[in-house]
Formats: sequence, structure tokens, C-alpha cells
Amino acid sequence: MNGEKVKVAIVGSTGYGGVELIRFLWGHPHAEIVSVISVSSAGEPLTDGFPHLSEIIVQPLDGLNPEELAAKVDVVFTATPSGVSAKLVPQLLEAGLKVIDLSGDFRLKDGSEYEAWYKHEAPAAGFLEEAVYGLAEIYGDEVKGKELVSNPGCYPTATLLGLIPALSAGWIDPASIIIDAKSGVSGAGRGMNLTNHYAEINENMKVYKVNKHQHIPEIEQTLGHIAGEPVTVTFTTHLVPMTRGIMCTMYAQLKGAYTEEDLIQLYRQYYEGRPFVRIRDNGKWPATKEVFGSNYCDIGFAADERTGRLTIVSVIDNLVKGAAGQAIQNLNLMMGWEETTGLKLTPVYP
Ligand SMILES: NC(=O)C1=CN([C@@H]2O[C@H](COP(=O)(O)OP(=O)(O)OC[C@H]3O[C@@H](n4cnc5c(N)ncnc54)[C@H](OP(=O)(O)O)[C@@H]3O)[C@@H](O)[C@H]2O)C=CC1
Ligand SMILES: CC(=O)N[C@@H](CCC(=O)OP(=O)(O)O)C(=O)O
Repeated sequence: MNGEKVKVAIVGSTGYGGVELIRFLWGHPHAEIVSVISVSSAGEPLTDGFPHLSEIIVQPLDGLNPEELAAKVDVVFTATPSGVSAKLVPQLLEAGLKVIDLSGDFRLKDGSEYEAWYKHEAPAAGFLEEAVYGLAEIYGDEVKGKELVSNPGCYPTATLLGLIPALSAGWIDPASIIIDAKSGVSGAGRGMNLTNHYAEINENMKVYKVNKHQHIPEIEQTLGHIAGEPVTVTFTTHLVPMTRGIMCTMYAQLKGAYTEEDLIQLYRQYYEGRPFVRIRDNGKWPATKEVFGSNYCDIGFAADERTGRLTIVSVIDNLVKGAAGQAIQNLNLMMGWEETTGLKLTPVYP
């Protein structure tokens, strides 16, 4: 144990996001996992359910007590369901802890909008304003020194990183955006339900939450901020038979005769110095396997002269850049460390 390391705890450590946080924190040179917390399995060894963590996490799961936690850690990751974070995070902040929340509870600035889409009571007044939206490549400078970072959603991360440079440059019509999004099953979390049952999802594709997905207002909020005017999008999600990965295929009307080469140059300039966004060469498309297990977001384009439409394809690993990896990136930014610390992993291949 190195006394200079920042001490961290994970609430929701028996979920997919929590376990993925352990993977990155275990190899992190400046952070030390002091407490792994479970409400349902407190006192039990984490390795009962996760033998792959044997001799990596040796302490039993702790129960959840914000005051006790504040006495032993500096930063808490809340990888908890929406509705749970809304109530828990204020308690952690009031106990003096810094928090990085992986749920959707602190992403929307308007509490009534949150309640309309999430169907839960919004966090108490003041906390939504206090939270910084941790889309690291866009708002990373605002994360440093903050007490509460709201980690972006998985689909919004892929979507926003794919659309923002073209929108920001005024090259696409904001009213024309359509997002066709696909996710692997781990995006739904570890809780079992019939939709995620092997027999239901294997060799099958399903569309879900059409025009009702809770990520629609999150995407529109940020695109509106970038465009300087309200933006509405058509966003359709699909469940596909794989474990990890998100692919967002996006369409928008171009406002000029821009070529693929123009777009590649624009995007490479926009993301210059941002290590986790990779822009494909002309004619090359990204695939989910090419980011599997890594914090990368890979983006490719085609500009269609015939229709005047731009196609953008953006891929991430939903559990890494879409959740735990970006949360570690935000920890690094919050603490003023090198952004890539603990995250320099190649995608898993094959
Ligand atoms: N899966 C993904 O790809 C992504 C998920 N997210 C978000 O991150 C959060 C975690 O997701 P994920 O790990 O997939 O979810 P899981 O369902 O896999 O895990 C959630 C964990 O939360 C804990 N939990 C449940 N109820 C409570 C409670 N009342 N108090 C404290 N802890 C509770 C449970 O642990 P225990 O019972 O042991 O306490 C459970 O293991 C969610 O808000 C999700 O929407 C965001 C981006 C991507
Ligand atoms: C495949 C699948 O079911 N994915 C989930 C992602 C949920 C999620 O990550 O929730 P928040 O980002 O809102 O916390 C969904 O589409 O609702």
C-alpha cells in the first residue's frame, strides 16, 4: 500500500460497470481500491461471484455507509442503477467525498426533463447544476478539481464524438440528424431478464425503446449546446447478439460539397491531442472488435455526392469508453493526472 495513492471505493461493484472499474483500477499507478461495496452481498467475498478476480481483490465486500466511507477513501465511483444514484450521490458528496457517477441521474441539467424520460424523481436541487458532464474529449477541461462528474451514457458517447466536429463546424444541418444505434447485451447490465436470455438474443436482433430511449435528451442537450440552438434527433436502438460493443451509424445532410478528405482533416484537427479518438483513413470503416476491451472511439465517414448526405460510423466498447474506461479517464482529469493513466491497453484481438 502506497500512502500517496488516491483511495477509491466502488459502489455497485458486483455489476458489469463495477467489475470493469476494478480491471482498470487494479493496474492504475496512482489509485488504490480500498473498498468494494455491495448492498445485496455485503460481507461475502467478491470472488464468490467473480473467480477471475481471485488474488486481485482479497477483501470481502463492504456494506454501504457514506460516513464510514468518507473516513477511508477520497473518491467513490457509483456504478449503480438510475434512481439509486440520484439519492446516494448527494449523501456521498455531503460526507465530503468526490464522486464519479456512471448512471444517467446527473447528466441532464433540467430535472423535469430527467423525470419525464427516466420516470424517477430527479436528484435534489443544486446537484444537477453542480455535476460536470464528463464527455472527456469535449468537456475534459471542466472536470479538473470537480467534486461530481457525471459519466456520459454509452450510446451518447459514441454518438456525440461522431457528430460534434461536423456540427461544430456548421457542416451539417442539425435538423437532419438520424442515429441508428446497436449495442451488445452487456449494455443492459448484469441483472437477468427474459430479453437478455441467451435463447432470446442468440441469432436475433431486436429494436427497442423507439423514440422513448433515455439517451435522447442527453444527446439533444449536448448537440444543442454545441450548435447554439435546440436540436432534435431521431435515435433508434437495437440489441445485437454480442457481449460488448456499440456501433452508431449516423446520417446528416451536408451544408456544402465536403469530401471525405475534408471530413478526415476536420476530425483529425478537432481531436488532435485527444488520445482515445481515432479517425479512420478514407474508405475504411471501424468495427466493434477493433475497440473491444479498450477506451478507444473509432470513427469513419462517407460523404455521398448523389444525396448530399454524410454517413458517420462510430464504435466504442460500451463497458469501457461507454462506462468504466471513461470514468477512469475522468478520474485522471479530475486529479490532474495524465489522461491515459491506467488506460493504455490495446483492444483485445481476435
Ligand atoms: N452496462 C453498460 O454498458 C453501461 C451502464 N451504465 C450505467 O452504469 C450503471 C451500472 O451499470 P451496470 O454495471 O451495467 O449495471 P448492473 O446491473 O450490472 O449492476 C448494478 C449494480 O448496482 C448495485 N445496486 C443495485 N441496487 C442498489 C442499491 N439500491 N444501492 C446500491 N447499489 C445497488 C448492484 O450491486 P449490489 O446488489 O451488489 O449492491 C448491481 O450489481 C447503471 O446506472 C447503468 O445504467 C452506463 C453506461 C454503460
Ligand atoms: C443494451 C441496453 O439495454 N442498453 C441500455 C443502456 C443503458 C445505460 O447504460 O443506461 P444509462 O446510460 O442511462 O445509465 C439501454 O439501452 O437502456
